[in-house]
Amino acid sequence: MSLLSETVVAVRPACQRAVEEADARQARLTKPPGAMGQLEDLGAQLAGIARTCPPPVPSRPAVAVFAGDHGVHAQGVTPWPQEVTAQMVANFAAGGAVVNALARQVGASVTVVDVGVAADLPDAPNLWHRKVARGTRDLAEGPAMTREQAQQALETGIAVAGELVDGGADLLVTGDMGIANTTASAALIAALTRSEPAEVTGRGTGIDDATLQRKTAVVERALNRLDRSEPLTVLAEVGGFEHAALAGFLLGSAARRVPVVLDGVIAVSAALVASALCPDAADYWVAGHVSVEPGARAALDHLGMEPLLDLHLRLGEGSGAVLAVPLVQSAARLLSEVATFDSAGVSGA
Ligand SMILES: O=C(O)c1ccc[n+]([C@@H]2O[C@H](COP(=O)([O-])O)[C@@H](O)[C@H]2O)c1
Ligand SMILES: Cc1cc2nc[nH]c2cc1C
Repeated sequence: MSLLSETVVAVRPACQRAVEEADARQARLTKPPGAMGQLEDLGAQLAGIARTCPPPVPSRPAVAVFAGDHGVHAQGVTPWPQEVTAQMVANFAAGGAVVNALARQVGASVTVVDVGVAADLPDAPNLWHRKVARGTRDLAEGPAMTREQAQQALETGIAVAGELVDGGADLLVTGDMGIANTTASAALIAALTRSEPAEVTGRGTGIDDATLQRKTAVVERALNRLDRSEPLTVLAEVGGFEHAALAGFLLGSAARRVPVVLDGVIAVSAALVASALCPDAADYWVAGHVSVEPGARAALDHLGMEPLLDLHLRLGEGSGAVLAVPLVQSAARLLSEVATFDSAGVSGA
């Protein structure tokens, strides 16, 4: 059996009994019922993932930034030159990017994984060389990846999740880097949520009206030739190496029963692929934030997920997800540390 199939069959739904125990405990904590809003649902989700209530407070968050290049760059869908992908990978490895600063703030490690950057990359301790190919082919012209390449990248993401968990991580965080990857994300989202390309294609790193029109037309063209019957085909046809690796990362986290915080539009487009491959895996995912890229909201709605933050971010790298890490930790901490009405001698309503 392939690593992908093994991983999919290893995923178990979260424990409903622990979720119910958490809900019952939330009602006894010294606060009006429901007063901690979305953090109460998150606490219950973490209990379900840990299969016990109260759940442990995650203390070793680990970000994986998956990087790849995109043949669709040739269509003029982004103002940035392709070499920025490799240059930013070097910046992540040196600790100088936004995600590095935010990760230091919350005590998270940052690992950069080259799954498909066009250029050769130097060696660095936190840069993992897992290149499947030097960028995808142009999704406007034909399949971006072969099915074999898509599966290899998926399995790379599964393996990375496993290695980080084996290294002690107890909360995984998604990150991405890839100039032009919001075009592939829009195509995945349009295909998998059956939305109109114009509704889910956005301005990415910041494009003018003419470029947005061209980008939307590229997504429309790709969708017109797409066979949507199989998620792996959709991924290979219009996805990127980082999307495939992220989808694998999300499946791998679920198989290892470790919660994972999703970042922006690239992560949620990968989550659509992963949930189509394995619906139960979604029990392990937390939406860290909602990106301003319009496809992000469409994907989250399709997944039935409510984001923790809405800070109008559109960076990627894992930035919005890292910012949500303290909220995830807080949700678990409330269940273990807040006194009950009984224990504190506080009267009920
Ligand atoms: O995370 C997001 O929602 C997000 C929104 C817009 C842009 N990005 C980042 O910007 C790059 C892709 O933007 P673009 O315009 O080149 O498609 C890529 O490196 C992403 O990490 C990320
Ligand atoms: C500078 C820069 C940093 C990024 N981080 C994630 N995507 C990015 C795109 C650009 C262009």
